[in-house]
Amino acid sequence: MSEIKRLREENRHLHRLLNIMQHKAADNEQLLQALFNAQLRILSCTSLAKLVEYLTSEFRDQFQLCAVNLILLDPEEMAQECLDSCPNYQATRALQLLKQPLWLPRLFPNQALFCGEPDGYFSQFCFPNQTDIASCALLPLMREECLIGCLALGSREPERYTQVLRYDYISHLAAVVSLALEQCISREILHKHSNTDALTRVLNRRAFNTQLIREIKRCQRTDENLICVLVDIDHFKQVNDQHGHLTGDKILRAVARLLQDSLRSTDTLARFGGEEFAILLPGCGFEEALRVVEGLRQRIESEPFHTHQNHPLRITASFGFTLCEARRVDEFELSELIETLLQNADQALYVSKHQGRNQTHFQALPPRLQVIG
Ligand SMILES: Nc1nc2c(ncn2[C@@H]2O[C@H](COP(=O)(O)OP(=O)(O)OP(=O)(O)O)[C@@H](O)[C@H]2O)c(=O)[nH]1
Repeated sequence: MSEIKRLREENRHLHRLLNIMQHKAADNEQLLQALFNAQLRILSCTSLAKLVEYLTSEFRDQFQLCAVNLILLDPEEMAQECLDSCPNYQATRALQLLKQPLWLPRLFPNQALFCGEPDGYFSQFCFPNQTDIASCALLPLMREECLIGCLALGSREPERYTQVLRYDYISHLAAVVSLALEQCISREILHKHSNTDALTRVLNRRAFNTQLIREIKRCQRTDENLICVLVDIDHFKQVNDQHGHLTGDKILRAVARLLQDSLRSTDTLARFGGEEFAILLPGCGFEEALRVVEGLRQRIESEPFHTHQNHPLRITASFGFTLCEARRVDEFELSELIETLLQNADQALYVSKHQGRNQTHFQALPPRLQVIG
């Protein structure tokens, strides 16, 4: 072969190599761009449920993986609490919450990610019941140098993750996922705790006020009535005095649970003050409200409550309610309507207390003076 022919051949070969490398560079750029966009999506998730859903399905499909599983250390059950309070969250096998670290620290002895063929022992935890994983990347999720979990990426392609390549971009992904997890969990827990009564776990008065405004606006929009109820446990001071505060607290929790269990998911229950609860029943007329409220009163009256020492205890409660008719909402300023509703329910409750307790009374909103002519 002449020298020129050999050089031409070598030139063609180099061109082919250059072509392949250009394609690879273009693919890598696309992958990095997609990962960059995915990281922005991850950081913009506003709840743990949304983050889990995104990672374990949309992200998995977008990066042509056959599994994206998330294992989280959740010793204080904060992640569980976030998921439990999300009504649309569908439990998935792709998320595991561990109360104790168990096998997790052994998976990351140097806190470094693992890439390659899945190990049989760890596979059973990272990819339970998934036998088609040919290669995987197991990413340690870290916050403040503590291991908080693992993101397991599984592929059917044996070459997708190998021990010889470096995967700086997925280490970066792990850092972003860890940050997003921490943000979502702390934001949700903070929001929940600032709206929840610590003793009874129902909404607190602050959250009730927000919900009352929401319901009045909804009442105006949907042309449906709104019922506002106040409930006060009878002779509660005696319960505390005779059986102690632990019993008092136990009764408050039990009454809250009983009320919550008896209401529809669209109703609102809140602890309004010491031994007083407030309820909103949207879309209810007078007759239906009276039936519901009387039902609650009778349930409390017939419930077998127990003291802290487990002695049976009879508890009753007094009820007062008022009706906010949709057609009358516009007669009031919002703050005036809120005040009037609560005052009316309170006056009805006062009548129940002063006529002997363990009863229900109603007070309608006052008529408004009409300007004629
Ligand atoms: N155990 C416990 N007691 C509470 C709590 N909050 C308020 N209380 C008590 O609830 C009692 C309310 O007493 P009162 O307002 O006199 O009312 P009552 O004894 O229920 O009487 P009537 O409402 O008139 O039937 C007080 O003794 C408070 O100390 C709480 O979180 N836990």
